[in-house]
Amino acid sequence: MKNVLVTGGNGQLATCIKDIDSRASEYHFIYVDLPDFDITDKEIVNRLFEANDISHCINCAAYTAVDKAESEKELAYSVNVTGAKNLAEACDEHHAIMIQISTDFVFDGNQGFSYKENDKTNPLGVYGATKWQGELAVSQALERHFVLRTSWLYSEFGHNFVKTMQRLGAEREILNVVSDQIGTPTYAGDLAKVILKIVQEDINEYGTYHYSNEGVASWYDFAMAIFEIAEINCNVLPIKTEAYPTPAKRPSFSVMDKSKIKNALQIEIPYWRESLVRCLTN
Ligand SMILES: NC(=O)C1=CN([C@@H]2O[C@H](COP(=O)(O)OP(=O)(O)OC[C@H]3O[C@@H](n4cnc5c(N)ncnc54)[C@H](O)[C@@H]3O)[C@@H](O)[C@H]2O)C=CC1
Repeated sequence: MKNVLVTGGNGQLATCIKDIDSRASEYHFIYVDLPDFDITDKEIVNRLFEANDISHCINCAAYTAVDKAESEKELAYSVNVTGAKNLAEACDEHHAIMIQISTDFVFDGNQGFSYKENDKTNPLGVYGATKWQGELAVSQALERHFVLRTSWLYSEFGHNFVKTMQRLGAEREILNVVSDQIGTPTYAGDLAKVILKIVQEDINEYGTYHYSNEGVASWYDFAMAIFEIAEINCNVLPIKTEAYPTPAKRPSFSVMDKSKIKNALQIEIPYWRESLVRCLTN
């Protein structure tokens, strides 16, 4: 039996993995999270690796509050960089493979066409910058690693845009939603399946990969689709980013090219709207 460590075990993505981990019954999944297991504490990390024979570490733990990160730079750095580095070093020492989850926010959004894995990064905010430094820390500490960059994650679990829209849509008659930030929503359940596939099939083409659902949308398109599919009667009005100022700047176009992961894993990726229907009608 191989042990798979999942950090950030109570978060959205980890919960999606938990929801389907019985499909990989030859593995034993160990879920850890704050307050008992803090990835920034190197001693705690090392102790867990010494006590368990870990074959894979899926790092779903992260400081994910994009706007708050602007005023909590040190905390964001310690979780997204130091924490990721601690796990990568422990993986290296104990011959484990690490799957680090990262974000489209490593890009500035100015390219104007979909981003490939080797395209120039230039994060606009603290969150994106720390996630990028986290990627570097992992790749420098250990060879056998995957960095999976994803975008606009949502699911039945945790906090996400779909849940926020469902709540606000039920409370309000009109909702203003930004229409000039373009990306791709990603159902965390789809990403969880891909992560399990990497573990189960012992994929050894290490490196950085992009994974989101297929297609392109603005937050406005995404909100419209949520209301239509969930049959929520709320008028959505498109607004520009400058009408909704936030502490962190976000990329205006962060669609990612997924050819590399499709070829490496021989997978087809569902179109974002199909996955949204699956999530909302589950
Ligand atoms: N949510 C989104 O829209 C996107 C998320 N991502 C990335 O996907 C990954 C998973 O995100 P979600 O599951 O949505 O996040 P989440 O915020 O639901 O879960 C993060 C988890 O990390 C844990 N955590 C925070 N600090 C910790 C620490 N010091 N030690 C141990 N655990 C700690 C939290 O308790 C929480 O359970 C993250 O790496 C995130 O950066 C990437 C793109 C978009």
